[in-house]
Amino acid sequence: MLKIEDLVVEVEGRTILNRISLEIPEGETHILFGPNGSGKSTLMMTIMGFSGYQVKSGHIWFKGEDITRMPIHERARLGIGVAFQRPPAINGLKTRDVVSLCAGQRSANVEELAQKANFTDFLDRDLNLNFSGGEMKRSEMLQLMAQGPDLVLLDEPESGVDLENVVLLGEIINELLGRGVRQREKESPIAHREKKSKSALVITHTGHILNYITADKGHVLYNGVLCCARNAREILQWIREYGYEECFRCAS
Ligand SMILES: Nc1ncnc2c1ncn2[C@@H]1O[C@H](COP(=O)(O)OP(=O)(O)OP(=O)(O)O)[C@@H](O)[C@H]1O
Repeated sequence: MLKIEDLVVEVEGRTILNRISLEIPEGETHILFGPNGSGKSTLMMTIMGFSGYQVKSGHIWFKGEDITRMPIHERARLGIGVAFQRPPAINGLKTRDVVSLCAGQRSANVEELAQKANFTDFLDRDLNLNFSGGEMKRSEMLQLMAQGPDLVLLDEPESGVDLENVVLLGEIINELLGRGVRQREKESPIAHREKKSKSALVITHTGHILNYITADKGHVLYNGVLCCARNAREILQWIREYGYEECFRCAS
């Protein structure tokens, strides 16, 4: 689904990502760990194609297509979606209208989706304006549900979310990835088996989200270099016990 080869990225003339190679097969969820400032958000922003993230060398492939120089809206149309760590507030733009825009040509029932995200009361408010941390995250999820991407990039989805809402968030993510309980109930067993799950790359600091989603693999990004790839829970345990520096030392 996603293949990154030898990617070097600069932001404002400074190399932030150095020779990143990463592959996320169809239907797999990968977790990205790393200390503050190691380049995790930069990697997501580069995959999505935001300006200011200059690819100096290397390639990003998505569904077999080289998207390294592709504009952001074409990447979204091709099936990549992102939930920001700190999404912007937009005065005068209603959440309902943004959710409809995210749906594009897909037929999406905004009210129905909002109910699933427990977000109906927010549809007529300006996007993210004075939303609490947890409300912003649900707003991001609702937009992704409307878009229905095949590759979901989630930047710290659980940060600022209370213990009850993190359960709902986990359910929403699973539904987005086609792994939800509700999803399974809706479909016949044959249809469910035949349907391919979506892929995801999830940044987490605390690892709480791992209690609600199934991770296929974890990666550690340290100083712009991917230094370890193995079971996500094992990585989390290592980081908790020994810290990132030791994790990097062991891997190298
Ligand atoms: N637009 C930008 N302009 C200048 N520097 C930037 C920009 N975006 C990122 N950086 C720098 O790149 C480095 C990596 O930032 P990034 O946000 O990718 O880290 P991160 O691993 O996501 O950190 P955190 O865990 O704190 O969110 C940081 O030193 C940051 O200051």
